Amino acid sequence: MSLNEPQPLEENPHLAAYTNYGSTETSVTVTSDATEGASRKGPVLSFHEICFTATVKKDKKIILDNVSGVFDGGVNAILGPTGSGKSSLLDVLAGRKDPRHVMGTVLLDGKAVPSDFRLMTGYVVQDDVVMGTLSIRENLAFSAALRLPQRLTAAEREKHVDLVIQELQLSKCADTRVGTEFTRGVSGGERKRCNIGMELITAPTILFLDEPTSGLDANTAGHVMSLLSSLAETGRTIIFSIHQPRYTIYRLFDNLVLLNGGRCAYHGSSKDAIEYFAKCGYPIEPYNNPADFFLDLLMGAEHRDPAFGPQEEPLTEIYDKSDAKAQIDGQLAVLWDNSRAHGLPTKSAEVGYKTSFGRQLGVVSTRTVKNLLRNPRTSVLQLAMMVLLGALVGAIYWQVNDSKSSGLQNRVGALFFIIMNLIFGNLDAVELFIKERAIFIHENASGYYRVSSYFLAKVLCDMIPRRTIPPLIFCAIAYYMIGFQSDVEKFFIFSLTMVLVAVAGSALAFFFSATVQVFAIANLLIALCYVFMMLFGGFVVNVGSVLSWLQWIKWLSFFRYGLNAASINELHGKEFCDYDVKRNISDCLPGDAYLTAQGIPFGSAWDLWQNILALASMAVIMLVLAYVQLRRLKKLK
Ligand SMILES: Nc1ncnc2c1ncn2[C@@H]1O[C@H](COP(=O)(O)OP(=O)(O)OP(=O)(O)O)[C@@H](O)[C@H]1O
Repeated sequence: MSLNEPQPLEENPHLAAYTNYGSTETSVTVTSDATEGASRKGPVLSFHEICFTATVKKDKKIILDNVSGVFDGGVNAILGPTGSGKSSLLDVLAGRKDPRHVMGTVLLDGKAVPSDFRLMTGYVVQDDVVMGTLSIRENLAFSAALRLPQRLTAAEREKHVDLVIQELQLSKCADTRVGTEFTRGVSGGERKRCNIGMELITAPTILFLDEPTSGLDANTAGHVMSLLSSLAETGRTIIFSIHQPRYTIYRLFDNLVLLNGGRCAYHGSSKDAIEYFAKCGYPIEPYNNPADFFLDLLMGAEHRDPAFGPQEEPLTEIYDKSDAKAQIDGQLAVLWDNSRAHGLPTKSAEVGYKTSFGRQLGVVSTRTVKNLLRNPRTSVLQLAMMVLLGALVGAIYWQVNDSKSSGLQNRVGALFFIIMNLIFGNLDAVELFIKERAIFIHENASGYYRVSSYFLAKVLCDMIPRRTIPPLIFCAIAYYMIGFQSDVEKFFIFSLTMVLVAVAGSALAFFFSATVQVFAIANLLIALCYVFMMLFGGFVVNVGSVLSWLQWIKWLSFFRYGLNAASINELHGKEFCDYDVKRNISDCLPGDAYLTAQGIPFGSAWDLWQNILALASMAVIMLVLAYVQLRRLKKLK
């Protein structure tokens, strides 16, 4: 196996693609890199004594045990039975594992990897992380808009996208939507190539792929692998984990790491592997697929050649003493010495995000709005439900009268019912961050955008069309059908209160959405919170009569603040009277008496506005907490 001479980072022609990205020649550099770089070899990635542990029930489990090797330009495969540590090794090399659990060193061209290595390389995850409502071109344009330097013009970015489409042979389906669970889109192979394209946009010279053929039929898997092989010929180092490739795929491999139980059982040229195992006493029988043979061997299913006597040592230990290992160790030593000469472990300067907060906010918002418009079922249904409920509550409480016997009760009942609808009607806000969690984690870890821009884009694009406008329509319908006080100022205060109730309820749902991974659990927790808030809202039970040590819950109740503000707005200064015709007298109950009985202060304007302020503050606090939770999400595995 030939090994490129290690070069300083800044002199390495492959990495010029990263460092020159912002220059005026960028597109030229990338174009030539992608299409004319057939004579180039990708950078060398070496890994030295890698150990990776995970904590399982307080015990440390060793997942990778002292694995070393060298991957250079070409197709590098990590092969092994299930659970052997393939994905773990790939993640360690790609800088996607929590460094606290990793020991050992990874070097790039014989130098410490830059601190932003993760953002400079491409990483294609096993599951789909493209947006199903967008076309392939739109998905690639999203990646280009966020991951290419901001100073590139729209035309230059488009050129990048076109190049990637051509390179991945996606021209025919470039304008077809990828497809969601509801709508059929492009084929599995095209979808996988779109995922690869999202990473190729930045012209990375190292591309990591976790099981790129999983879920694809044999033919499509073959196409994807030939594509990777041709990418390797244009000066890229392709590294991937793979489970059980067929022969047509195996023969594309240049370099192989065979893992078993977290240890290396072979590392070297894939062409030499058959001979290596034959020398160890395991000749492959004619017509067998080498990949199947190696896996059977690692699982202990292959029979040893009797001429070599019984097997005494595991394959991993045989490899440790082999010439193949000695050869790799020699290469590793050169790279290690080189890194020492350059002063290990100095890190290169941070690369950081390629685009500003504003650009990220705009691009993510545009995608979110497109998503909403192209998948309008939920938003249209929500709007229809709000109109229907508004009409229903209006019909039930139709033109309430001012009598003592029903006027007061109906008004308070209607207010409670409206608040309940607005809070429970926004329960679906809980899916905001759960639904796209995998995409968010991948995109954030790959340097597409800051957490803050994603959060703000999602919240704004959800809050305005879904949590503000439908409640306003609901309020307008219900207010006039019920016949609340016909006064513009009172209608304004009522609407403001109700919109804030809906926003605060949604903000709490966003918090759970950012905190809990499982939709059903998040749903349960949020429903529990809403029920408690409802109990302490002041309608179901007189809060003053509740056990004193439980009364603090009232301070957390959106229901209470909403109901207090709306009750003061509607009842303060109003009288509810029953007229006794026989005795010609009126029996009246002032609205203020009800407010006093409920312990709702109403004497000054502040008594009303403090409730509105409390609702707004709680919404802001919940949003801040949701943002903190999103930041705390584990981006590394
Ligand atoms: N964070 C973790 N916590 C606990 N166990 C882990 C963790 N990461 C990996 N493992 C365990 O380590 C072993 C190797 O996992 P890994 O995903 O790397 O294997 P793999 O070879 O890629 O398997 P597969 O082909 O099934 O995807 C498995 O037994 C897995 O359960």
